[in-house]
Amino acid sequence: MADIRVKICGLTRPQDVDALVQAGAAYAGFNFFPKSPRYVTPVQARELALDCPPGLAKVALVVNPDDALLDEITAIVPLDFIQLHGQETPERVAEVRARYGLPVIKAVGLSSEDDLPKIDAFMAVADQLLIDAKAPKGAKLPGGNGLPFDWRLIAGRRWPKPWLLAGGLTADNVAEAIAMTGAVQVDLASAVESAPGVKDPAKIAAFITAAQADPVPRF
Ligand SMILES: O=C(O)c1ccccc1N[C@@H]1O[C@H](COP(=O)(O)O)[C@@H](O)[C@H]1O
Repeated sequence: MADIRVKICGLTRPQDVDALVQAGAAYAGFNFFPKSPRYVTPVQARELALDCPPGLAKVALVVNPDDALLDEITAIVPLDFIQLHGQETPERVAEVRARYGLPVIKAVGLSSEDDLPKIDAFMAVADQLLIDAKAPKGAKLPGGNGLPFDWRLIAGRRWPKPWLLAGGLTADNVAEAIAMTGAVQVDLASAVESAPGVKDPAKIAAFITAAQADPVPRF
């Protein structure tokens, strides 16, 4: 079994936590972006986070949050990471890390080579990066759209900090995505749902099995 760490994002119900634990996920993501079908309030997230056992890291996904929102979340939700998934600057990433004393995962959206310098800019200040597909113009959500990017953009690249691969990952494509990019951590939201915002335990288990399957040797 390959040592691939899986983050499942957008949990909304207690049974979602159970499904992650059963399947062996490494991170559980709670989505605080109000326009998302996966949105939870801080009170809901607190209940879910309290159910997470040690070894399942709890991540707050926020989009361009102000301090008031982060104060509200961090006051009641026990967290291991803050995931910034908007247009935050490197300075804002550093500020959030310092103010809340939590490691920050910064999402960077890619659609072409022109986006690659952003990775280095954030690598200097974030604890981890989440390399995702850039949301198409006019998309309602800045992430969670189930769209992959061209993995060849990052094939063969190595960075000095941990990072997660995201964007349109499914049980059918995750092995190829890992083989092409060298990712050891993967993140997804939409492909493990039976409807937007409703996680499916069978899909979660199938995804994690596929992500952690030993790679087929290429001759
Ligand atoms: O999932 C959402 O609703 C969402 C909303 C706003 C910002 C980010 C969001 N999701 C993040 O995007 C990745 C990739 O999603 P998908 O697998 O392509 O659907 C997801 O894991 C979240 O980290």
